[in-house]
Amino acid sequence: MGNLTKITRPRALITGLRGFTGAYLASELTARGYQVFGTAYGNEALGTGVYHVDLCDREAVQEVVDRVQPEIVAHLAAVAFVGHDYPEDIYRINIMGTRNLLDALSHLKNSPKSVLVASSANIYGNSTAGTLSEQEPAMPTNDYAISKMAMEHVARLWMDKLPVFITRPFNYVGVGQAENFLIPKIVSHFKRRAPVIELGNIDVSREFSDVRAVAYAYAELLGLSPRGETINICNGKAYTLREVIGLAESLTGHTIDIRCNPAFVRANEVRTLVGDASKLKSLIGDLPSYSLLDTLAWMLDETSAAATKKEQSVKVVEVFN
Ligand SMILES: C[C@H]1O[C@H](OP(=O)(O)OP(=O)(O)OC[C@H]2O[C@@H](n3cnc4c(=O)[nH]c(N)nc43)[C@H](O)[C@@H]2O)[C@@H](O)[C@@H](O)C1=O
Repeated sequence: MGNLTKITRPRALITGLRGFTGAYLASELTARGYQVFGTAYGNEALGTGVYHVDLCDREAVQEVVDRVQPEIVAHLAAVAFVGHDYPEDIYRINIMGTRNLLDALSHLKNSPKSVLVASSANIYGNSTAGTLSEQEPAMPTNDYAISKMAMEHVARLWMDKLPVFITRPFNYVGVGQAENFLIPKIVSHFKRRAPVIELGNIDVSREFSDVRAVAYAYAELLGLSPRGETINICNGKAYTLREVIGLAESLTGHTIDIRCNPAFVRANEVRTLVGDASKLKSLIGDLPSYSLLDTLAWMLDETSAAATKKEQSVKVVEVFN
């Protein structure tokens, strides 16, 4: 055998790799030739190339960033549930966690080429504009949205040092999302053919992208590195909660009785969220198209769900060998 040249693949760091979106993005980036590393927290399973890190621990964050030396970074780790009971977690993790990460990245000798910071469309709040473009002023109505708004401002402080861009995803769903979110809760009720579902605010509407389309968009944007930009991640088609239930009924042939449980009712509700995807399309073209019916069918189908989970059991690779 002649001399073997070791081929090194570009390294990607995903914070929140074991979260809902992390695994899908890891697959997209692996398919594009990246070695994927990530951070996880709490009870999340570790694995090769996954580091157990509290993003609020500045030194630990610096250590991981120094070890991985990423070329691209997707910052997904966050408290993502709007109804989370502990506001101090929301502010600490979403703001200080982001600050620690960006600060650590800014100390690298070789700066990353692209840094995605995931914010949220929830920051638009109850804007009176119908379809929301990035120009719409933020009107946050809850701690989660305020934390993400503040996080965006923090991220902008690093834009002269790092190629940071901000994404504002509207709601998106898929296999693996926790059951405290609306759609997985509905899906689990239909799977067990529950006669009744207790919901909170019923007169709301949301658009629901498929997590696989969002992961694709993130991977494309990371490749593009639109430094300094803020980009909606959305598809522009809103559904009322009753329409979502109607779709689940049509897919399963099961009907369900909707009841309101005050325990799930949120104060300061964001009533409607539907986004303008023009900027996203102008940057990366069309996303893979999944209708909400497709996504619900995928989530309702246990066989394919199990297969996807297996496929997703992250192809993260070890670099330190
Ligand atoms: C863009 C934004 O998107 C998501 O935030 P969310 O919209 O709060 O998502 P959700 O699935 O918790 O609620 C959807 C809607 O459904 C209403 N709703 C009624 N009854 C129940 C109910 O029983 N459970 C839940 N969870 N919601 C209910 C609830 O009040 C809300 O109006 C996150 O990914 C977030 O990280 C993010 O960034």
